[in-house]
Amino acid sequence: MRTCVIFNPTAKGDKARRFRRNLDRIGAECTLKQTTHAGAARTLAAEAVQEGFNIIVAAGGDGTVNEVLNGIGDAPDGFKRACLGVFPLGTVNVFAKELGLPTEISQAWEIIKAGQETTIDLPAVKFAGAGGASESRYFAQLAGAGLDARAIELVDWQLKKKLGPLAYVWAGMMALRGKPAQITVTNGTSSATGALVLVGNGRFYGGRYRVFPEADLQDGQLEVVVFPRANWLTLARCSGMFLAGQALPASVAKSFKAHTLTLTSTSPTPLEVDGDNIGHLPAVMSIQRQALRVVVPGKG
Ligand SMILES: Nc1ncnc2c1ncn2[C@@H]1O[C@H](COP(=O)(O)OP(=O)(O)OP(=O)(O)O)[C@@H](O)[C@H]1O
Repeated sequence: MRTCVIFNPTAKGDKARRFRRNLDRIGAECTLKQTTHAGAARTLAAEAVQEGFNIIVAAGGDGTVNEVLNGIGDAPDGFKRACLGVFPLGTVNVFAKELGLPTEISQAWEIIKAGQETTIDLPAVKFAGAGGASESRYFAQLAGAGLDARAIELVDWQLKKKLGPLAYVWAGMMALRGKPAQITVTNGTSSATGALVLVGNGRFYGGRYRVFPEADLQDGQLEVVVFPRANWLTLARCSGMFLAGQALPASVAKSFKAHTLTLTSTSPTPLEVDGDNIGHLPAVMSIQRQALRVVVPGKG
């Protein structure tokens, strides 16, 4: 196996600092490429596939995972030729939690070296990018439109360094002060309208919140949760239920599954994937069943 680790030196977690101390050791056992700017991980990952590496590891947070995933997809037959690995060094690391990966550096490295892999579903979204041109993006774990994407726009990077995940709670409170979006979502048979739409490939969102308790990374389906009203009281009530892994009552949110999903809005509405804003609605999401190879912990 030829492994290339793509490292985001600006990832905010403490783990990124510790990872830096281990760079020499890890660099001696694989090829290490460091990002120099936002978006660089995508180019480096595409190059690594072309250079013949067959495990491409995202060392960073969920934003870096998303860039590396899209870089693999940019290379011809990238998803057949290369397997995605994750070194969780970010603030929240939702995708790593979903895969059951440890955050401890040497344990994570042992898993990558063992190279045990599985295939999971691969979601993608077509949306209105900068300047309104149509763009598409793969995502690993989740997507959101409306309130959560607005909160991500409002996250203060200095505060995120100091407070970690709590910075998102603060940003969420700020986002709730704005005029709610009216997003309509349909999978062709079920539809719903709300101020906040969350879409999951896996179960977790924002950490260990099980927003999609029925999600299965290998079932070829996206999970959709639509909140008609997203106010502070509703979200506080829901967070307890998410932590307990309970399904939300229909009075609070409408949930359904989808192979393809269309999202439209009556006003300019931001869209995020894997925790980073990418553009605006309208958007169309789809999913390819078990099309993504990922490194996972071995059984037992
Ligand atoms: N060298 C770099 N300089 C500036 N920005 C970078 C660099 N490398 C990556 N980035 C950007 O940093 C952003 C955040 O990275 P990432 O998600 O990996 O870490 P994080 O924000 O600490 O983690 P989390 O997503 O878990 O909160 C990504 O959107 C990426 O584009």
